[in-house]
Amino acid sequence: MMATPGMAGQERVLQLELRTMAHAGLVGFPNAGKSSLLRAISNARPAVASYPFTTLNPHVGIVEYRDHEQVAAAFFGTRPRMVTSMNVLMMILLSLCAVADIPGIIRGAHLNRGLGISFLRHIERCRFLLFVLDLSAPEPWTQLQHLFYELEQYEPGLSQRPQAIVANKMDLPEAREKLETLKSQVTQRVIPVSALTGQNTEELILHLRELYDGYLQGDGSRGVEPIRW
Ligand SMILES: Nc1nc2c(ncn2[C@@H]2O[C@H](COP(=O)(O)OP(=O)(O)OP(=O)(O)O)[C@@H](O)[C@H]2O)c(=O)[nH]1
Ligand SMILES: [Mg+2]
Repeated sequence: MMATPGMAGQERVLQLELRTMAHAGLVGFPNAGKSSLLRAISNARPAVASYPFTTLNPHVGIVEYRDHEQVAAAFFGTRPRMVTSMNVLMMILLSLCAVADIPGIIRGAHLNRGLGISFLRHIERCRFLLFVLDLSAPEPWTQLQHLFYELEQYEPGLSQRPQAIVANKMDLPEAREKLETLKSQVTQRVIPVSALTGQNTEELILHLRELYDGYLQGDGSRGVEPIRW
């Protein structure tokens, strides 16, 4: 064994910042129903309450897709005799889409109002965005303009990520009245849901899959590390 003379050590102070990474980010004003929605479509159980800023830290939920048909066709169609119990297990090919419930964004968030900067940082890490609007609010479409403004002020182009609008609280009569006006004001796909009753969450889950597949196949995943869960 050989020993060499030691050298002086190095000291460094590092400031580490944790940013939540997910495929999809739920972006909306406080009370829009983001946590309720995450509970409705995933295994996550964030707290839900009728006051703003219930969520102060992001929660990530996993939406699982079982691509039975696609994989079963590959096994049964080509080599029927090779169907062992191991293969049966592998047929349940899981696609996992991580969805982050991000604390509410308010006007002036880019100036750090309501701790906005720390919340916007999490949005920055999401590959696609679901803008959650409370359709029972007086003018939900103005909420959307405010959200876009805050995202753009924080990082130009952030509001242009692949996206959809989730029109929440459709179980309420005042929400139903506003759906058509919202659709006429925007070009994005609008998915009406009720996170409370679970109404039409299937459409949201399916569209999420389209966004997810687009991310895997398209520019969204090029040059950046794929997210694995
Ligand atoms: N009627 C109705 N109420 C809903 C629906 N979704 C959420 N709510 C209610 O709206 C309130 C806020 O819901 P949350 O899920 O906590 O909202 P949030 O967007 O996570 O709020 P923050 O964490 O404060 O940003 C709660 O009282 C929910 O029960 C819905 O689809 N219909
Ligand atoms: Mg919440």
